[in-house]
Formats: sequence, C-alpha cells, structure tokens
Amino acid sequence: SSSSSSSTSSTSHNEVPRQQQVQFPVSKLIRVGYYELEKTIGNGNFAVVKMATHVVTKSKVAIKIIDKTKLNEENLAKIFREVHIMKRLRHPHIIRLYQVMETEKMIYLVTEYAPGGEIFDHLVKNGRMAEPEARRVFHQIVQAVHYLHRQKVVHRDLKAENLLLDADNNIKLADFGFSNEYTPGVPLNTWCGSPPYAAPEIFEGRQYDGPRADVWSLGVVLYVLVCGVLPFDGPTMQSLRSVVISGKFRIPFFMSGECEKLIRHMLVVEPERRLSILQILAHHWMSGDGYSSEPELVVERGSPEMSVQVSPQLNQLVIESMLTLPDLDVDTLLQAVQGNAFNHVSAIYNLLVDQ
Ligand SMILES: CC1(C)C(=O)N([C@H]2C=Cc3c(O)cccc32)c2nc(Nc3ccccc3)ncc21
Repeated sequence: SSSSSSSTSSTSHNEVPRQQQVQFPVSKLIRVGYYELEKTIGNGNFAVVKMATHVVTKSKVAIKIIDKTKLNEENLAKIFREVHIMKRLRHPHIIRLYQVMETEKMIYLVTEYAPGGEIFDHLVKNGRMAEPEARRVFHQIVQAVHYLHRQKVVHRDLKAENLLLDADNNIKLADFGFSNEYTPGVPLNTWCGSPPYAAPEIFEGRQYDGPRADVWSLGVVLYVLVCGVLPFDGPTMQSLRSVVISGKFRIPFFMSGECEKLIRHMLVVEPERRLSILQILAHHWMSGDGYSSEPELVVERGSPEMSVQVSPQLNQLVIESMLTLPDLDVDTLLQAVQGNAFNHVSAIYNLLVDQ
C-alpha cells in the first residue's frame, strides 16, 4: 500500500502532501563473491550469463555461470581452454576477463559487460550498415583478430552473433569457446564455427591454416555488415557446403567497387590466395574516404603495462578493500599486487582502472 508522506521542510502548509511512490521490498539480492547478480543476458546449454554489479566499485560486469556437473570431459576442457586463452588477452576490442571463481560444482567467469548486445541484432533491427559505419566497425574487428593472431590464437568462430557492442557502439569480440592456440605453419583440423561463416577447406574436412580460415570468416562478416544478409546460405548443410566450396556469391548493386574488391580478395576458395590480415588493413577500402585509422592503444603481452604497476591507487584500494571486505586473505592481496591474478582484489583494481 502506498503511504502518503508527511511533507518535509520545503513544503508550505497549503500544499497537498505528495503521494509517495509505492515502495516494493527490494528483491532478494543474489551475491556471488563481491557481485550482485542482476538480469540474465544469455542462456547456453551449460552456462547462463548474467549482468552483475560489483558491491565496492559499482562496476557493471557480465558473469558466465557454468555448471561443471553438466559438462562432459570434452566441454570441461573447452571451458578451461577458453579461460586460459582469455587470461592472456588484453585488447580494447576483445571482451576482458576480470576474475575467475570456482566452487566444487560451478565456475564463474567475470568479464567485461557489453551493453550493446550482438551486432547481429543491431543488423536485424536497423538493416545493413552504410559503408562508412561498416568500415569503422570492421576496422575494429580486424584489429582484434590481428591482435589474436599475434598472440598465436585463432578465434575459429567469428560471426555477427559473437561481435558485441559496448555503450559507444565499439566492437567487443566475445566467445572464445572454439578458439585455440596455434603454431604458425602447423595446420589444424578440428571442425569449428558456424557453417555459413566456415571456410571451404573446413567444409572439405581438410587440414587448414587457422589464421587464413579466420580471414574467410572476416570476409563473411564484412559482407553481412554491408549487405545485411549472408553471402552463402542454403536450406540444407549439403547445399550450403556446395555453394561455399564453389565460392560463388552475389554482389548487390549498392556495394561500392572498393568494397567488392576487398570482399572478393577475402572470400577466395584457395586459402593461399586469400588476403592476409596486414593486406586487409592496408586495403584501399579500409582507409576509405579519409578514414583516419588512429593507432589504438594495444597492451601487448609481457609489456610493462601488462604487469600490474603497484601504484598509489592500488595501495589505497588494497587498504580500502581490507576495510570493506574483511574476509580477504593476505595471499589474495599479494597475488593481486604481483599482477596477472584474476582474484577479488585484482578484479577491483582492473575494474577501477578500466572505468
Ligand atoms: C560474458 C560474455 C562475454 C558472454 O558470454 N556473453 C553472452 C551473453 C549473451 C551473448 C550473446 O547473445 C552473444 C555472445 C555472447 C553472449 C556476454 N554478453 C554481453 N552482453 C550482451 C548484452 C545484451 C545481449 C547480448 C549480450 N556481455 C558480455 C558477455
């Protein structure tokens, strides 16, 4: 029931007291670690992803909650590989892993939250992108994949559904479930990714060069951004397979000549003849109409910025953490200060630094 508030000092006597809003009791807060769980943003077969807020920093994060008891050996190994890879990545256009919490039955991956959702949904809602917008977005995607390949990681599941957007409509590459480390020159052979984005050599079940297969998927992504539809599609896997292997796709009237050239040099059936990432970045369409590609800040692995600098702000924070979160043990603090930890204190530090 609503209670009428007896008005306070500011109201003169003849004013009718304000009807106070009906106050609902605060819903029962579910806390995991130092995070309060909020709405569900994704449901996978073994995982649910929820938005959450850090109780100290008030930062918004996403938490991927995985029930280990529902996973077989293979999927469990995939999760640990995903975590192992994400721990090594630090790039403005790749979702950042902040913290890993594990109990007997559950794993909680605390990551950066991308409020803009999937670029796929953005295309469904707004239709195909104008080329200048597609150029800005695709440039960020190529930079993220270029960074991955420099870290000797292939994504293997690049698709519009895994390209998330942050609050400023910048790209945040997500979902490293299929990604893997690779050794240049050593071919891979695991069938991966989403069929409409998969390279011909993968459909043929042949061994394939990881980075070149990612480049094919990037070609499909660029086509989707500019056209709003898939270049290769079909009612059955068999018909899709044959159209991909044929390498035949249609260029709509509205696509610029430069964009067509770039796409035709990425969607090449022969992996060896496909453009490399560097050639894509150097392509005329990528610079476009005076598109100034300012170099993005990239924290390379092993660089001094990568290891946590014990800064005054961290010291201050450690003290505050001790005060507000009494049940922190000392080695959590020590690990965080040494850097490359993914625990409560390093999460607080990195969430504040990124804020
Ligand atoms: C933890 C992580 C990286 C993740 O696993 N997901 C899931 C959840 C939904 C989903 C998807 O729809 C596509 C890819 C990844 C995901 C995330 N989703 C978001 N934002 C979002 C916001 C509105 C709609 C969709 C995604 N931020 C971070 C993540």
